Amino acid sequence: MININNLTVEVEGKQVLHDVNLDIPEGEVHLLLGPNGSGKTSLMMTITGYPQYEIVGGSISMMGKDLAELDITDRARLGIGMAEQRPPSIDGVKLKMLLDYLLADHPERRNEIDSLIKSTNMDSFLNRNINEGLSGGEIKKSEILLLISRQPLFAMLDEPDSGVDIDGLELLSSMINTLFSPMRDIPAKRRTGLIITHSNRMAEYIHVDKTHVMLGGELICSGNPQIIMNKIVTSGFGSCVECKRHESIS
Ligand SMILES: Nc1ncnc2c1ncn2[C@@H]1O[C@H](COP(=O)(O)OP(=O)(O)OP(=O)(O)O)[C@@H](O)[C@H]1O
Repeated sequence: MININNLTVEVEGKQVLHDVNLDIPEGEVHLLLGPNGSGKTSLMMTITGYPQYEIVGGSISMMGKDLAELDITDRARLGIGMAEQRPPSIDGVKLKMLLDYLLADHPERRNEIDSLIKSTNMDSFLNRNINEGLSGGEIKKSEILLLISRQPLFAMLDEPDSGVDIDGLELLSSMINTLFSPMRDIPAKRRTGLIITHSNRMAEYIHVDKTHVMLGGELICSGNPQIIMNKIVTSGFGSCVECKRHESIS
């Protein structure tokens, strides 16, 4: 579904990604870990198509289509969706307006979205400006609700668990599982996705196929989610550097 080859990216003249290679097959959900400032958000912003993230080497393709040929709007039309870490509030744009817009061509999704709004206690947000005055956890719920309404083929979540309390995490995880559950039109397939997180709690609630670790703008490790997370929890990201060195020696 997503193929990233030798990707190098600059923002404001600074190289933030170096020679990144990453494949996410259709129907798989991958986690992206890494210390603060390592380039995780930059990777998602580049895939989404924010123009300040300039591809200076390599390529990204989705379903065989080179994303360099598409601007941010065309990438959204192709099926790329992202729940941002800190989405902006938009004066005059209500959550209800966005949902109505997204569901206009998909009336069959309306019942599911209405019951999700009720079960997640989001009724009171509907007539407020998007993200304005919402708590950290409420913003995350609103972002994921919009993604579920849109149903992108490839969904990226940037730290969906940050600022979410323990009870809220269970609710949010059930929303994320709804997002990635088998697709209505192709029931055998899960939605494809990439999730940035700093905690091991996500993988407890959501089935993850593979984990990647980013350090200094490079993807330095990929593999079994549980093994990688255990290693980081016990020995920190330094263990990933050691692991990479060892692998390149052997
Ligand atoms: N628009 C920008 N202008 C200047 N520097 C930027 C910009 N976007 C990202 N950077 C820099 O790129 C580096 C990587 O940032 P990025 O947000 O991708 O890291 P991250 O791994 O997502 O961090 P965190 O875990 O803290 O969210 C940082 O040094 C950041 O300051």
